[in-house]
Amino acid sequence: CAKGEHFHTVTPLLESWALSQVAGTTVFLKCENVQPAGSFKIRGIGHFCQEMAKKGCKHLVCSSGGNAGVATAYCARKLGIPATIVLPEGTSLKVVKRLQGEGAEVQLTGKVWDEANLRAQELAKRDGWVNVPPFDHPLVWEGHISLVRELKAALGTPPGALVLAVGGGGLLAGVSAGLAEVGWQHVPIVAVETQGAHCFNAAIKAGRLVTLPHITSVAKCLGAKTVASRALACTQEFEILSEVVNDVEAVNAVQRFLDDERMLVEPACGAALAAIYSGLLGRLQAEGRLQPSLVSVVVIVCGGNSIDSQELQALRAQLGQN
Ligand SMILES: COC[C@H](NCc1c(COP(=O)(O)O)cnc(C)c1O)C(=O)O
Repeated sequence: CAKGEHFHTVTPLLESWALSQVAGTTVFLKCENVQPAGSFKIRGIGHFCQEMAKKGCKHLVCSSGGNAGVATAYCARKLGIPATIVLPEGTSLKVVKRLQGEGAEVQLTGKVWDEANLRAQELAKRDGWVNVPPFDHPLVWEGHISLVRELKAALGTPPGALVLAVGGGGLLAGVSAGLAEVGWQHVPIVAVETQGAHCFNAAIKAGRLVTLPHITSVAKCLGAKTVASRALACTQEFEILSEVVNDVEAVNAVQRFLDDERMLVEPACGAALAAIYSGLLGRLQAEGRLQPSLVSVVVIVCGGNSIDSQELQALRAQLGQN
């Protein structure tokens, strides 16, 4: 793509009749699942990689639970720069094949993302190599701002609330920056994690960054053990409601979304959708933590590559949902 052009596409903002029925208000879906590279990551990672290429970077390396790695491999191919993706050992073969399909070298090491990240940082010491941070970098957050600019262009007036998933907090940091830029900083953000990958919620409860001992949620792509400090700082500047759903709610939301809207997304994305399907939004309204009547709700459908019909069935069986 031409220099200065971005790699992400402007995604649909779909009014969902089915989810609006469940929520009792108009629900808009920001469909980041149809982005090139399969998730919203392409926005922030694409911006970061383009900036690094402008500075003469020779080799991109990324340690990713999956989607930041796929985004990095995609950008590297478009930029004509070699890429090495370092993944935790349990990463799905489907993602490994996809990365190799994008032309990237894949290294599997460590049990979780944090360990793969140590290896990526080692490799990035080589001359001209740059480590692509999956969620904790200002350039990544800057790239994610494009999502909110598109919401402003599509809606004009602010939504009643915005729902998104939190892994390392990069999406939250970028969306917050976007809300400030378009003058929507008062719009409440419902920031959802799954139990067992709830590093943001733990940090808020502790009043400081907390490192989870291990990731026990099936939503591996939310599996950073410590949230970006910028995400915690956002709670001082924006109205952020940190909520935790369990794996059953997240996977149940994936299934219901597939049936309602005919799109298949990862459990990480199911966490955000569970805010609607599990009745969490209604509970927040009943508790007075959200307005009882919201003009509309935007759910960021973040997408994700590590899912197919077989994986969904396996997850449902594992969680006793069949
Ligand atoms: C360990 O993994 C972090 C990151 N996934 C993060 C992620 C998120 C959360 O975004 P974040 O809060 O990390 O910016 C939501 N939805 C999906 C589909 C994701 O893949 C990655 O791919 O490296």
